[in-house]
Amino acid sequence: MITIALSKGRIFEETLPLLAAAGIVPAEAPESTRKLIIGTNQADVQLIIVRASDVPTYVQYGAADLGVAGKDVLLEHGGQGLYQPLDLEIAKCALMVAVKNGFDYEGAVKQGARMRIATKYTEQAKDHFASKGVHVDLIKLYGSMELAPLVGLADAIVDLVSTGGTLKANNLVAVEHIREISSRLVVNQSSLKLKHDRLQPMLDAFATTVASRHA
Ligand SMILES: Nc1ncnc2c1ncn2[C@@H]1O[C@H](COP(=O)(O)OP(=O)(O)OP(=O)(O)O)[C@@H](O)[C@H]1O
Ligand SMILES: O=P(O)(O)OC[C@H]1O[C@H](OP(=O)(O)OP(=O)(O)O)[C@H](O)[C@@H]1O
Repeated sequence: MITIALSKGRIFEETLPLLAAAGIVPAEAPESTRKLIIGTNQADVQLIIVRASDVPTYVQYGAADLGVAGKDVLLEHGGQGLYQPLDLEIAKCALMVAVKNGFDYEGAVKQGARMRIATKYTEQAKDHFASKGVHVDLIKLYGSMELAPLVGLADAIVDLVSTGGTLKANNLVAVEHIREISSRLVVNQSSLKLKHDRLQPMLDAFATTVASRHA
């Protein structure tokens, strides 16, 4: 059996065409079932539906052979035990620092005062501000980061930005770009060796599809 870990929503939707290119069609959509294990048209391939930030953990421990995870999630996880053979170039966005409109970010950073940063991405935020030599107090959140500067929980947030619509709707502005983010294929290192004959053609089909999008 080959087990593929995916999260509901954009990762599942954007992975569907890649699975199709490898001849894999899910039997059900995760949005229309409470099942967490979903069969496919291939008797020996199943999907498991997990939280986006849990995908690397399932693959690391071999509970899934492969999965799809955002670079943001992989950098927080650390990537131990995972091969990351392919950037799937899906779920594209950017990790940014944002503040309330009118907040003097450059001034706050220059003063060398401690800043309070709210984020789900504490590892990346820590590295980013350490590389700038800025002292920060990190406040870990699990979602709706945009709220934090509005209610005085933090001076700034580190969050994902795509269209910029969420920042705009909450009167926030992006002040620094940390990195571009897209989702990667992650593969359990033992699976790649033990199930090579079944996995390699799948990986090749994914790679060919991604490359064909540049043509
Ligand atoms: N607005 C966006 N546009 C494009 N890609 C995004 C956007 N937001 C997040 N992503 C990417 O998609 C991945 C999955 O996001 P999703 O919203 O499904 O999960 P999540 O809610 O961030 O995670 P969890 O459920 O573990 O808290 C993220 O890890 C990121 O790489
Ligand atoms: O720039 P935008 O296009 O507005 O996208 C940015 C938003 O997208 C992500 O949230 P998401 O939609 O995944 O919601 P969730 O994290 O609460 O699931 C991110 O955390 C931002 O809030």
